Amino acid sequence: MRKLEQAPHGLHGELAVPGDKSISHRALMLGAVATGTTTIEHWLTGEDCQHTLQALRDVGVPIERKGTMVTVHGKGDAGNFVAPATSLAMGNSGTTTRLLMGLLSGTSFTSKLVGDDSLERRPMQRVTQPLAELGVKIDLTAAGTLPAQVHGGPVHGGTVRLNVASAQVKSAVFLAGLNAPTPTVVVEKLPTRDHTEIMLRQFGADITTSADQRTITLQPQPHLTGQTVVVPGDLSSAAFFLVAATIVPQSGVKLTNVNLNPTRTGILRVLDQMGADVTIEPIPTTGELWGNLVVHSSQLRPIHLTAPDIPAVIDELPLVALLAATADGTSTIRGAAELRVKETDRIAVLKTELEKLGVAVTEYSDGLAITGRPAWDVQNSELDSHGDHRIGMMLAIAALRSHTPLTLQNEEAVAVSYPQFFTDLEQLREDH
Ligand SMILES: O=C(O)C1=C[C@@H](OP(=O)(O)O)[C@@H](O)[C@H](O)C1
Ligand SMILES: C=C(OP(=O)(O)O)C(=O)O
Repeated sequence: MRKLEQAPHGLHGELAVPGDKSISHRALMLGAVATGTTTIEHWLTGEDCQHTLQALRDVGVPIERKGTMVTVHGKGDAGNFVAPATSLAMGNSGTTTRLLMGLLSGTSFTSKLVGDDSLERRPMQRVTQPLAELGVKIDLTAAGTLPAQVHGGPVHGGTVRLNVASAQVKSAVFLAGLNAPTPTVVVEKLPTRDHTEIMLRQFGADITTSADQRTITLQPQPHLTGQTVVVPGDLSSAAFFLVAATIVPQSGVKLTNVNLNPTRTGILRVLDQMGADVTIEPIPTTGELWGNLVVHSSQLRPIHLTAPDIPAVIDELPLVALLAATADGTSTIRGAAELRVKETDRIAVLKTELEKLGVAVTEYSDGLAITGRPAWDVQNSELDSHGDHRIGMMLAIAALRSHTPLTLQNEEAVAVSYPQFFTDLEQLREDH
């Protein structure tokens, strides 16, 4: 259990958050199937990315790591991976699992994928079904969950229509399609994060996106060449401090070198619509967009989000709920049933934890209504991450503006995506 700190004088100072989780996973995987060496700078050392790194080592990919600097000696093709001696451990990471199902389909052996209790409850048919359309054979439990057996073998191209808005599923299809002799086309329900497409292009693939962003076409058998990937700061991690500085009076914080891919910046649009004070300083780059973000505290108005808004803010919805809990009125988040199949059922957990703060929450099958109040009326000071990194960090941010001391159970979950979260928070709390 951890005692959560308040911030009576606000948060202050400048911070470079750790590398982006989605990009860190993808750099390892593309590096593994490219020809030559890939160097990854500012790689995220969080537990989820460590699981991707270890799984690739387990199938024979030589990878060296010194802190946040990683070198991948590419095997040129998944067909050159070697059968692992044991099961591949996915830990808590949905991204590792689903993307590797695509990548490992190009091998010449069967891999067994296992996860922790949370991951072994999460749905996997959403990826095995589209992959089956390309000829990939994957066995799951009767419940459609891990453990999985991924049978490597021939893959063919084709057009796959996804009925869930998921970048993980889209990416799995393209990673499988790398080995197909004909084009692989994905038609998305709604546009989702496009880090895989951007990085495939950097490594030399011919992959194009239609004007409406929903149809993406990968030309067959690209020759991928090892690259230097400099990972930008993770906006999903920066978001904790954007929200903290917004809701804790007297704050002023600058977050540097953050990824600003428009498929990820829903939280910036939410903050803007709620009346937050965030200034974006773009940094000239090619490929992924980068920038600095400067934020000062403000009083907020409510927001209403519906299905098309969700993919670009999916991992920040716990933070949107917290913003709503301080806003002047009732906010609604709908079309977000995906939240129920993340590390926890984030809809149920947000209701439980926000009600402890005395905030009125209505639960829907696909979202929440939250009525904010300027000062909370704490009913139960013992908060709990429920083993979910993003819930734990959101609650630590909530505590900064609480007038009642709060504690957090299962705080170690933050290491999944942000191992130094509490140290970075402490730096901004003390820096005044
Ligand atoms: O592709 C990715 O890197 C991710 C996609 C999202 O999941 P879904 O694809 O399941 O929406 C997101 O929630 C996850 O944290 C990372
Ligand atoms: C949902 C998340 O990740 P994953 O699906 O990779 O476990 C997350 O980081 O919030």
